[in-house]
Amino acid sequence: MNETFSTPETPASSTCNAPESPHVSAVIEGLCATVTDYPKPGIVFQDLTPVFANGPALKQVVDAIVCAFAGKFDAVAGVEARGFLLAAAAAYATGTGVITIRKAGKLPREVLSESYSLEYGEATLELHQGDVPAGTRVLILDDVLATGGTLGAAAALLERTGAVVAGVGVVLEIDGLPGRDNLAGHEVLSLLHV
Ligand SMILES: O=P(O)(O)OC[C@H]1O[C@H](OP(=O)(O)OP(=O)(O)O)[C@H](O)[C@@H]1O
Ligand SMILES: Nc1ncnc2[nH]cnc12
Repeated sequence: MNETFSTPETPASSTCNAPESPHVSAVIEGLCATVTDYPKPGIVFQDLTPVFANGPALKQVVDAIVCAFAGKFDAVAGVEARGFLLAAAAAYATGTGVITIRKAGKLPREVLSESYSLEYGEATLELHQGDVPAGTRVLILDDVLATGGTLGAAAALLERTGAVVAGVGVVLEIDGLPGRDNLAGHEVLSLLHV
């Protein structure tokens, strides 16, 4: 296996076993800002930027996700743009690297592409071809799971490279949408359901 993705250091078990006080879901709920009719009428936008801006909250969120998947991944993938924040923090915390999954047209070398629909539009995600060694166990991170279009496309891209999707971690999941259906067969962790 490529050295880039070898031997992750998962957090110390003492960190993983630490009691959460207050519970991470309550921390997220207390900081998340809800904006109605953004970016389109009818959408209730879950703005997690206050969670990212709060040091203890960000640490608690990242620790909760990496502890849940401890020992199960060799690399972390972040989905542009908000997923990058979580992926970089999780990779740093565990000594792994970040796989960059970007919106169309942003990666300079040969790419694999997947188009998808999300709650308020359509988009295409891309991944550099040949950068992820076959068999690499990848934990995919993003802030929000809504319809699952985005994370489903990210998982499909990684699988097309021969990577194994070790799991999907999000800060917040919107219930009543088909997010889980689009991620069937994958372990999904959501720290807060709304
Ligand atoms: O489950 P879905 O319906 O696919 O929606 C979830 C996606 O939507 C948001 O990203 P967005 O495309 O708005 O991009 P951004 O992070 O660049 O704002 C969010 O960060 C997820 O990636
Ligand atoms: N309602 C929502 N809030 C924040 N991000 C989203 N991505 C897709 N739907 C979303």
